[in-house]
Formats: sequence, C-alpha cells, structure tokens
Amino acid sequence: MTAPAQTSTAEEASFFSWLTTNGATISPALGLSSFPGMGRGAIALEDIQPDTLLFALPRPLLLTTSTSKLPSLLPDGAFSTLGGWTPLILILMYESLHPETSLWTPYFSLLPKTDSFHSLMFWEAAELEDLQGSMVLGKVGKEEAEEEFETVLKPFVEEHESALGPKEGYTLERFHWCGSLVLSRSFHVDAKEEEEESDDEEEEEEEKEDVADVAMVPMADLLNAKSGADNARLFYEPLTLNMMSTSFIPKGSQIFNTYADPPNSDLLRRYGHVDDENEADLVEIGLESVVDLVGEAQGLSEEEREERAEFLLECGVDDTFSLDRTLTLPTELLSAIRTFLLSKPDFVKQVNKESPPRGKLDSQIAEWAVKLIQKREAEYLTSIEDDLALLALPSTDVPLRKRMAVVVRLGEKQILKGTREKTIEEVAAEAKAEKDGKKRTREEKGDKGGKRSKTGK
Ligand SMILES: C[S@@+](CC[C@H](N)C(=O)[O-])C[C@H]1O[C@@H](n2cnc3c(N)ncnc32)[C@H](O)[C@@H]1O
Repeated sequence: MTAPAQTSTAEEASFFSWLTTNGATISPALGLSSFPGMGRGAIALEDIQPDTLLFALPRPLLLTTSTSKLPSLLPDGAFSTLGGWTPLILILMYESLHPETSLWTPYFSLLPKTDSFHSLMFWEAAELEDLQGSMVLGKVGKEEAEEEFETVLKPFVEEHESALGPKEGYTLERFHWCGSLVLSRSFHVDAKEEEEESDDEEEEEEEKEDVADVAMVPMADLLNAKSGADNARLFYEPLTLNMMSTSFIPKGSQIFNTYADPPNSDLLRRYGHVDDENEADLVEIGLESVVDLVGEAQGLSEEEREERAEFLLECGVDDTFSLDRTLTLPTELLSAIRTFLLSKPDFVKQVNKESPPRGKLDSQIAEWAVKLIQKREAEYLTSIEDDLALLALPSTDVPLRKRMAVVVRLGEKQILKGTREKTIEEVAAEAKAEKDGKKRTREEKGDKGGKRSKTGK
C-alpha cells in the first residue's frame, strides 16, 4: 500500500501522513469525505471487493489509559483512584491540552468540536421536552457527569496541577467534550478477544465496562454507522487493528462500520443522530409502571409491592421491559404482571421456588398489558398523527433536534400502538379458537348444546 492522496483538507492530509509515519497502512481505495448531516466519513474511491484490508493500525496509535504517558507522570497510585469513564476522559483532556507534546495532536485536529454535537448531553431543557414520554430522558446523565466533574475531577486536577498543567484548561466544557467523544467514538479493545466489540455496546455493558479496555481508535472512528448498511468491520490482531470490508463496496459509496444496532433513543443519546428506518427500534416500560398500576389495583400495600418488585429483581428480571418491532409482549413483562396478580399464599409459594411465574399470555394478563401500554402512551404529549404531520413538513421548517426527537417518540409510540393492537387481536383470536374448539368438541360428541335442547330436536 502507498500513502494515499485521498484527503481533501490540509488537516486530513497531515492526519493520514501522521498515521503512515507511525506504521499504519491505508488502502488507496479509501478516502475521506463530508456527508450531509453525518459530518466526515469514509468513501470508496474505487470498487472494493469483500475481505479487503481498508487500513491497519498499530496498537500504540490507540489512545488509551495505557498508551498515554499521563498515568506515569502522576504519583504512584494516584491515577487508579479515578473510576468509571473519568480516567479516559482525563487522558483526552490532558492530551488535547498538550498539543506540542502529544502523539495524538493530528488526531485531535480532526475531532468534531462541541458545537457540532447533537447527543442529548448538549440539548437545552426546552429541546429535551420534545422527548417527553421516552425513557431515554432518564439516561442522559448530565447531572451525574457534572457532579463527577465537581467532586472528583476538579479536586484531582488541583492536587496534581504540576503534572497535568494549568487547572484553568480543565473546564466543564472540555470535560463534556471529551466525555462525549468517548461515548460516541470509543471502541472496546480487549487484547484477549479477536472479535470486535464496539462503541455501540448495550447500555448495561457500558456500565460494567472496564475503562482499561476502552480505546480511542484514530481512523476507525471516522467511519459513520447506518442501520442495515454495514460494509466494514474492525478485526483485532495481536499487533494491529484491521478494518476489513465485509461486502462489495462500489466506487463512490460510503464505508459504514455499524457495530451493533441501537434503538433510535440510544443513537440520539450517544451519537446525536437517528435512523429514519431503524429495525432495532424499541420502547421501554419500567417495572415501576407494573408496580404502580397492577400492584395498586390489586390492593397491595406499598411494602408488599416493594417486596414483589425486589423478588423479581433478585430473580434477575430487568427493571425495564423492551417492546420491539416484532410487536410481541416480552415474556418477562408478562411474568412481572403475573407476579403482581398472585394471591398472597401463591406469592409465598413462588418465592420459595426462587423463580418468577411463567410469562404466558392469557386474557387476564393481556388486559393488564394493554392497560400498561395505554398508560405509557398517555405519557407522550403528542399523537402519532401530530408527529407524522411534523415529519411531512419540509426539513427546513423543523429544527434538526426537534425532528430527531419526533423520530424517536414516533417510533416508540408506533411500537406501543402496534403491540397493543396485536395483543388484543391475539387474545380475541385465542378466545375464538377456544370457543370454536369447545363447540367442535361438543359437536364431535354429538352434543349440540342449548340450541338443540331449546328446540327440543
Ligand atoms: C464514530 S463518529 C463517525 C465520524 C464523524 N462523522 C466525524 O465527522 O468525525 C460518530 C459520529 O458521526 C455522526 N454519524 C455517524 N453516523 C451517522 C448517521 N448515520 N447519520 C448522522 N450522523 C452520523 C454522529 O455525529 C456520530 O456521533
């Protein structure tokens, strides 16, 4: 491979030259380009066959808590007192504040600035109101991030100013910028694994993830993502990370690395964009809603409701249930509803079995599921029709963030409505089948029931 000439700006050219000087190889068939509404991305300059190496990055080019020299500049043990994502965020803050000495300066020069982020962390309260009803509003984490900044990062920087440089540079704005870069561009790079686990990890994995395994991967994080359009994938080799094409990519097409398929609410929260057609879309119902609606209607005291919810959580049931585009009620939700319908003695029996009741749909459970869905639907401020009308307007008439919020809440409401209607249909069909079955059984037995006895024939 030769040094490519497929860059269009001076910064991109110096970034590519930095990569190759540091041992990376880049296919001449790959270029960078600007894509409307997506920022920068990678483009095929020639037809690319499947299984082609697009670029290979030596591991020392990755920016991680072990490749940055910052931990070694701090007193022994100091860096390891930091927890969660903060160590990597601090590394990014430090490296970006030391452009003269940082190895990654050409990388930082290509990263988007705060004003181009649309992830939920950067939305104003009035903009967030457009997402009313979506449970994503409880996951933005802005207050927690700001508390971490005030109570952990600021004192740490003050204590170690001699190693970190002037504390004035470590602003809340830079903290949010670096935190959002990690959220939207980092990769899970576990040296022990061959397979890619990427920045689109499930929320719960995100919480559990060891920050030592998280890396900023220059070049790989320039690829955009699109549901259903994946044509490249990152492979982990002992010495390099290799981006390979996974299908034929015609000249002029964008190269996408779609790591997993988050629902639109999570795409918006982490990456600041949505997919108009997202097969992985979903809507959540919290266990809290089951507790409040079913528990209360069953006349359970607050302690009893708490006890049943605790029991479910201890059995490994999640505190939220996801409804997806299959429009099928999750069995865990059915099981949770049943738990709150159990009589007190039956609940005790269930506790002794140490497992929740079976999540089987019957007419009683369905009735409660429909009520729960209706309760969730009522939490949105607009109707499906309102949202469809907004999306039908020319895109110039609706601000981008509002439009994305509408796509999120519309997708969620459509799943709720579809699941509600499908549940009602299924239960009606089952009741009819049961009735017909009984009728057939009676007919098979030669019993024509009341009618015959009525006519006396
Ligand atoms: C891994 S980076 C990709 C490179 C990025 N476009 C850039 O200019 O540096 C992920 C970010 O790219 C943008 N992006 C990726 N895929 C997109 C899409 N399908 N639609 C809109 N924006 C997208 C979002 O801003 C997202 O946070």
